Amino acid sequence: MEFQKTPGWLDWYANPSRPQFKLPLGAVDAHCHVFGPGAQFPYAPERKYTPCDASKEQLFALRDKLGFERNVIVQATCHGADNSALVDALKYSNGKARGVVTVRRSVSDKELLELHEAGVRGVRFNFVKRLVDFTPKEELMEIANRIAPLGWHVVIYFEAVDLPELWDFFTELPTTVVVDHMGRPDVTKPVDGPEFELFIKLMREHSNIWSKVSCPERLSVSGPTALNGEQNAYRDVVPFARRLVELFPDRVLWGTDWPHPNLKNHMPDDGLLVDFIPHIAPTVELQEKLLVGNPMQLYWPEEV
Ligand SMILES: O=C(O)/C=C(\C=C(/O)C(=O)O)C(=O)O
Repeated sequence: MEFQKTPGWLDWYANPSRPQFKLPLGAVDAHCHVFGPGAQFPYAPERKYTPCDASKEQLFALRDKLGFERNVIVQATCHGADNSALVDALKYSNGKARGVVTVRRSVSDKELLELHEAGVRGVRFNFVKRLVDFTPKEELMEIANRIAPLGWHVVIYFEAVDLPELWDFFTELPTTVVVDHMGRPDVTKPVDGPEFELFIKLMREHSNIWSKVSCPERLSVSGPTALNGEQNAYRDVVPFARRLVELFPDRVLWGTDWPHPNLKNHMPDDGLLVDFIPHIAPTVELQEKLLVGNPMQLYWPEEV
């Protein structure tokens, strides 16, 4: 079956630069995707966008070029609850990738066990309205209660404005909870303003809640251009990410978000994204936790 990419959506950056920042040994890209290829792994009929194909081979070539050792592959909404492309990539990775899947309440215990054996360690609940239709909270809580005994966690993706309404559900989840992209703060608002303070409160009051400090390219208004020689691309996102890294150094993760779905105006150079890291994690110790210790604890605890 032929799939046409959503018109206007950019392809991933064809030839990313080698980062100037040298990643620590064992670094983990804790948020990335594989898409299709559509001919082998068709996209979901209910999807809200159609991406360009982005294969496991291309993902792992990027891993090696940037200097990562491992990946956490996260199911994207364009594949719905068909995790076969993700599982195929996990099996191909020789244990160097873990997965976070999307499942429905109809998933069987046998299927969950098979996913676990393939390297899956979490489920993803997406609340971004442009990406998914509404799923009843009781269905999601039922899924969370079913995956908790496997030692899995729940990854959540939401808009900052929706946090108040989702607060009770998030704080009742029975597992570790990992927030994608800092809960998508509006970086034109003050980093110590009420909106981001609410997110800080969520993490401060709930030690089972972690955050990815990723996706400056999705959140930034200032964009990738360094200013006056400053190397600080996406400088308006730095205060938000750095605050989380410094306040919660043991509960933060970082990922490229390759192949960066749904970007229309600007496609980041993945090498530049890696060079963003020292601006938000300014010490070797913080970088080690962010890129190695924390993701290893969550995804490869048996090796820690
Ligand atoms: O890839 C991301 O993490 C961000 C996006 C897409 C998805 O998460 C998805 O389709 O599952 C987005 O903001 O459009």
